[in-house]
Amino acid sequence: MAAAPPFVIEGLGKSFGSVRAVHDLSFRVEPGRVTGFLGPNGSGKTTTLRMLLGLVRPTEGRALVGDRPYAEHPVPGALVGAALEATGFHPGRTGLGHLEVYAAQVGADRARAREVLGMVGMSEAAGRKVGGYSLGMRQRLGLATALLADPPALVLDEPVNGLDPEGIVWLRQFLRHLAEQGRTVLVSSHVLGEVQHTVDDVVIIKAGQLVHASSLSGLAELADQVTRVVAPDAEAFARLAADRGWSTHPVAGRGGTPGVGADVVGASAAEVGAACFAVGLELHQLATRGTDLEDVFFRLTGHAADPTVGEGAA
Ligand SMILES: Nc1ncnc2c1ncn2[C@@H]1O[C@H](COP(=O)(O)OP(=O)(O)OP(=O)(O)O)[C@@H](O)[C@H]1O
Repeated sequence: MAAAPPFVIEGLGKSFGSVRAVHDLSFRVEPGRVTGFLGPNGSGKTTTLRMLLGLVRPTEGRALVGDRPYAEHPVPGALVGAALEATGFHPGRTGLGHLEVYAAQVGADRARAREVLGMVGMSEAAGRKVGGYSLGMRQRLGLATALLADPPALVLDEPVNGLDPEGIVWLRQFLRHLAEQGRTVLVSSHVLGEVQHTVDDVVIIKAGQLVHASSLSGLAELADQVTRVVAPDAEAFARLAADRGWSTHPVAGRGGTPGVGADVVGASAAEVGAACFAVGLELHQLATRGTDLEDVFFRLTGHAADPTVGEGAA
């Protein structure tokens, strides 16, 4: 494998007529790490990735793979493996047939096509037509295609889309392994919760502009502590929370859970427990939920939280 290049985005911008999809965007993606490229739908992620891969010409700034734009590398396809959308497959080809066609384009052989199919756990579907694949299977095939040339850098647009929970865990471990091998791994998503356990670094954009770039732990520093409480006397707890100036979010009780739950933002379990004890308030649950990264993401991007994401309780 060749040395892994960083991705360097410098003052990048793209307008489509009057639509400014990306503007004055700068960030770096380092080798040996998985970087999440995050932003709500329509925030400019795909446009940025397409500029990085030389598929869209920037109207401002530049996107570099190492020291130069993608297209100026001698064999760019061998340097950066890309999976942009899981729809561009010929439905009549088999998974293996598809990979063999692309293997030829990046100088890989047929044995490598079988090998990458095995790497993404798809050996058994090798002879089936892609038209009959599920979205998750097409995602895996896209990843296998990106890996054909054993590239030191990878760009994956929304790779979690369509994966089942088992597939998400598998992808997490697979991307971690690729980064541990020293590769540069850039993964886009519109939901932080989808990639929160996968990424080392985050780059967050909104309306085509950077709103945050740091390690995941740097993002966690912006998050408030959250403590979950279930109190049978919800009114008394609400009075206490108001007295203490706590900000709370109601949480619907799970089947069989007595009382009414609330997430207290910005107070530790010890503080909440002591305050309840002091006023003789009975609690049925008191737990540290940790920091709520999804909440930080929504604060940064200004988008309403999706209640189905990152929330175990219904
Ligand atoms: N070819 C194009 N012509 C006109 N407008 C475009 C084109 N491509 C993208 N846009 C616009 O640019 C903006 C950014 O789109 P982009 O697809 O890059 O966002 P995204 O963050 O990838 O969104 P999603 O998460 O929904 O895929 C949107 O307003 C989109 O409508």
